[in-house]
Order: sequence, then structure tokens, then C-alpha cells
Amino acid sequence: MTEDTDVTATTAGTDREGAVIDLAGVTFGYASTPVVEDVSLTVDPGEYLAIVGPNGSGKSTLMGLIVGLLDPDSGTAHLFGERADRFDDGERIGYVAQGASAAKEMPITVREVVKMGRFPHVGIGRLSSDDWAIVDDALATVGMSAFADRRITQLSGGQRQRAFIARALAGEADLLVLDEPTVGVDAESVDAFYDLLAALNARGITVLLIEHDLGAVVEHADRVVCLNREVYFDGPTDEFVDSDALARAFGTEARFLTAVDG
Ligand SMILES: Nc1ncnc2c1ncn2[C@@H]1O[C@H](COP(=O)(O)OP(=O)(O)OP(=O)(O)O)[C@@H](O)[C@H]1O
Repeated sequence: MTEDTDVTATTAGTDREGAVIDLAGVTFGYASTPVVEDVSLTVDPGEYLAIVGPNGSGKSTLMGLIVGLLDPDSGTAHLFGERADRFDDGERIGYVAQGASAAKEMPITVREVVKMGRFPHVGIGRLSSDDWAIVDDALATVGMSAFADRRITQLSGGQRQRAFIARALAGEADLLVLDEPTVGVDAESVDAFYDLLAALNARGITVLLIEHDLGAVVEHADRVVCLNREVYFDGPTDEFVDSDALARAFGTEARFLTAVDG
């Protein structure tokens, strides 16, 4: 293998046992046709990685494979060194689904949602004062203390995302997995949201993001995986901007609007 030309060069030579995520040759299809094909991906602790690709390119499916909600047809998926589908250390992962829409049905307060983050540690209903301190600290970290007693159904999209991130923080997650977290969130809140993710990443939390806004990816993520069924690019964000992967994966009309040199 020639490391200079290998698109996975950023991950080559890593100790897979220490990896947060390790996919090797993963292929998956809902019917006979694969929607994710031969994807290999290793993510190390503390990385800030974005997965980009056109609509229907398999991004959410790949997330499902990463967090063990889906099983590969072939290849292997590991989380923190364990098979993803058998992974039972759920509190290590904070998964924020697209639009966090599940929250819309929940008639409970923000603090109660965040409290759930402690359940894997302490069991239902048995929070100590130390656990409550962790809950309140998580709320403060995401700037949601003032909304603690508000019903989750009465929040804006951006506030709801913050509440779900606070739940992951209360669970002391090592990995945050976010599927298009800023869909339906206003521009100002989007900036604040990315500031929050950067602060959490600076604390050592691994961030894995599916993001349709390529400008946001270029500005915030350190590493990009460009997917269209297969991996078209995997490497540092600045190399992605200079590569032709975007055009190849999205079609020739695709280009960066926010990263064009003036
Ligand atoms: N549950 C399902 N059953 C059958 N086909 C599915 C299912 N979920 C997704 N697909 C198909 O798999 C392909 C990949 O879908 P996926 O949602 O992973 O793409 P995506 O890149 O996340 O798309 P988007 O950017 O539009 O959210 C699409 O062709 C989609 O129609």
C-alpha cells in the first residue's frame, strides 16, 4: 500500500483498538442493491469529522451502521473496539437524530430529558445530588439553564438540539453523532450551535456530523468523508476543498460557494 496516494492515509497506521469508530469494507443494502458499498473508515478519539454527500447517497444509512442500528451485509463495524450491533455502552454515544423530531411527542421538561442521560449510570429515578449537579452543568454548558423547566415540545429546533446534546453530556458521552443537526434552525442559532460543538470537541469529545451545508463543513470540521454509496474522499478539510471529489460525488455542477477565493 502506498500511503501517499491512499485516500485513507489520515487513518493509516492507527491503532484500531484505540479507535472510536472502525468500519472495514462495510456494504449494506435495504434490498439487493447496496446503498453503502465497501466503506472503510477509522475515527480516532477527539476527531471532528463531517460526512457529506448528495441526497440519497447513504449518509444516514452509514450513521445507522456506525451506531449499530443496522448490520452490515458484509464487512465489519466496531464502536470503541466492540461490534457496533452488540455495543452495550450506550452512554458513551450521544446520537442526535435528524431534526431530533422524536422529541416532539414527549410531554416532559428539558431537565427531565437531560436527566435521562444519567440513567445508564445510575438506573431510573435514582439520581444523587452529584448526578443532578452533572445534569445542571450539562444544561449550563449548552446555554439552556433558563429553559430547564420548559416542556421540550415548547422549544425551537435549535434549542431542542441543545437539549439533546445536554442529555449526551449528562451521560458523559465520548462520541457525539449528529445527523443534519441544524436543519430548520435559524442562521444565528446555527453559528452558536457550531461554537458549542467546537467547545465540546476542544474538551476531547469526538464529533461526527452529517451536514448538507458544505460551507459549514469547511468552516468547522477537521476531516471530511465524501460519500456517494462509496467513499469519494476521506482526509483533511482543506485537501477536500482543493480536490475534485465534490464534483465527482455530487456531479460536475457542484462547487463551493463559500470557499471560493475572492
Ligand atoms: N428504510 C429504508 N428502506 C429502503 N430504502 C431506504 C431506507 N432508508 C433509506 N433508503 C434508501 O437508501 C438510499 C440512501 O438513503 P440515506 O437516507 O442513507 O441517504 P442520505 O444520504 O442520508 O440522504 P439525505 O441527504 O436525503 O438525507 C436512498 O436511495 C434511500 O431511498
